[in-house]
Amino acid sequence: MSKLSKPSALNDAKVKTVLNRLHAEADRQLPRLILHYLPKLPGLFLGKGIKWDQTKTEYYNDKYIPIEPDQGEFLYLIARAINAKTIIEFGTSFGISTIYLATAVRDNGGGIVIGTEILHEKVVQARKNIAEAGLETYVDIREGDGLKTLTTLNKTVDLVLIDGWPELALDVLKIIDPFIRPGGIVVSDNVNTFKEPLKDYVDFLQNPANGYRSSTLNLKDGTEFSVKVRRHDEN
Ligand SMILES: C[S@@+](CC[C@H](N)C(=O)[O-])C[C@H]1O[C@@H](n2cnc3c(N)ncnc32)[C@H](O)[C@@H]1O
Repeated sequence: MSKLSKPSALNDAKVKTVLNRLHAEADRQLPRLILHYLPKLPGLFLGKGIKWDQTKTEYYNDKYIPIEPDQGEFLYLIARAINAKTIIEFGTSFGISTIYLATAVRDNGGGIVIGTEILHEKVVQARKNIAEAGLETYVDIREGDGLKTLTTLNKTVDLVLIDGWPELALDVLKIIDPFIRPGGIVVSDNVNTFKEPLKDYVDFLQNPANGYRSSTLNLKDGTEFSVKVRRHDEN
């Protein structure tokens, strides 16, 4: 059964067809991913999360490791609720999350999803997938390291998805933070899975002194949902 066969907020057959294909391809990689993580699963079951080894990221070069459909629907609906026009995405991979976000931007009347992805092959494929969904007008994928590609932001940001390698999450957020408007939202994937490497990041968002109100939602394996409640330069 296709993942988006249940009623979906994305009222677009073309978009749903592409998403169904991409989610199915990602699901076919699951058995290999489970085998890869098998030795690390006890940590996950004990609530400690999985250790992240940033020297071994080549394993993920052909892996989708996408957000789940429920998270995609959630992102689409949030983006519609706050009328998001500018969305930043750290970690585009093959474009699954980008498609949910770009559909919302289009349905909001236009705007842009600025995605960033460090792997050239993924950027090429993501662009193809996004074009197949008919959404290329609403997407700017910046190829390269998000720590560099996102330094040229010059507009107010409504919504952010943080879904790249965990050890970079806080540095990337700090680049985007000055542009996030009050009422803007940051959604972050995998915060329970990668508890240790994301600790500083989650602590930052959950400390009200930093201008956010934030909570870990039981969506997939922990989705941090953070609302910016004031500008970064106010006390
Ligand atoms: C979990 S995947 C993203 C999945 C995607 N959001 C989706 O739902 O389909 C993380 C991606 O971040 C990319 N990435 C990791 N470090 C990065 C960096 N410094 N700059 C840009 N992309 C990066 C990886 O190559 C990988 O494709």
